[in-house]
Amino acid sequence: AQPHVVVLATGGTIAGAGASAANSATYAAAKVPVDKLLAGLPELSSVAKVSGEQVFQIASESFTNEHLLKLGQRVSALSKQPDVDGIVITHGTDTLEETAYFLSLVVHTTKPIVVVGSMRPGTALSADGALNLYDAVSVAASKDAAGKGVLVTMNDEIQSGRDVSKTINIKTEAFKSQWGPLGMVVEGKNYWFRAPVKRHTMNSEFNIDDIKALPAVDIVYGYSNMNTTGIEAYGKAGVKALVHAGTGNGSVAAQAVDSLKALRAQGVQIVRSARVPDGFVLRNAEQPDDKYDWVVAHDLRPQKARILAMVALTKTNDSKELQRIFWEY
Ligand SMILES: NC(=O)C[C@H](N)C(=O)O
Repeated sequence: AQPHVVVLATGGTIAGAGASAANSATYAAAKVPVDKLLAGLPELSSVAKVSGEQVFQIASESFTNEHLLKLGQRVSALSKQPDVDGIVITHGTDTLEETAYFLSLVVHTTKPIVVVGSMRPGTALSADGALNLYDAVSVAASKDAAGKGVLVTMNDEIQSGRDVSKTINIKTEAFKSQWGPLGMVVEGKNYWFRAPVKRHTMNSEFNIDDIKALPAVDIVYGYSNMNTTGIEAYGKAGVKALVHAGTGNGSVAAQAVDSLKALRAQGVQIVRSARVPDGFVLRNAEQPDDKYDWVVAHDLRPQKARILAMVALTKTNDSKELQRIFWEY
């Protein structure tokens, strides 16, 4: 029998529509329902038995923690169904990397989960969504994609959901990881080159089935002449952790150091990340993290560090434990 793949649709440009075929950048996201998306791709029937579910119909910049939880619960429930072999999530590209990482941390399954989007709406010339979705379904239907964590298929590449980020907003070659893709998918066949070593899915200590809510974690951005109004406002608002998107190696302006130390003294966890696109933050380089009791984000970009901090805080508020989690996931 053919593998059964469920496509969970959440909106984004892959479900977008423009006024004319020339509108590659000017269009409305989250317009086309999942049934229509799937009906427009009859080629899928040779890859898998595909069923669609409309979970949300939103642009991904409007994803909230509630959306993450609801989507995670649905993915988890489907992954336990013996008649489901793989799951695809269609998603806007703006926060796709956050959702993919979240799912990789909290869904306990070895079944393939593939998150996919597009840079152009389906109505545009050279629309990229159809092939991206075809690739996603074929990866989700394949046995060799099992146990590799949550994957992202864009532009013929198979990326690790943990590592990948949107790196450009005007090209179809938008998703990159500094550590490289895991493989490529060409005409329905996967070609693998490496495998993730960080903990995910089956090997994660976190489980969506135990998570009822996510704590408030926000991000402040580092820049020259930085003021501390944002840090203080988040502190007053009762944030549980604050991610600092620092300059360079995660460096922190002198005035921001004082504000962040004050927040830590009130019990807020401080996660030191970097605003530069690549590289990673070393503990006690640039700032004395041991002395201040701060956590470093390793190679996670600020938006991914926020996801891991939220998930980790559902289990522990111990900064040493948080740091262990940031090294391992
Ligand atoms: N290319 C896209 O999907 C962008 C859109 N704003 C979204 O994330 O929903």
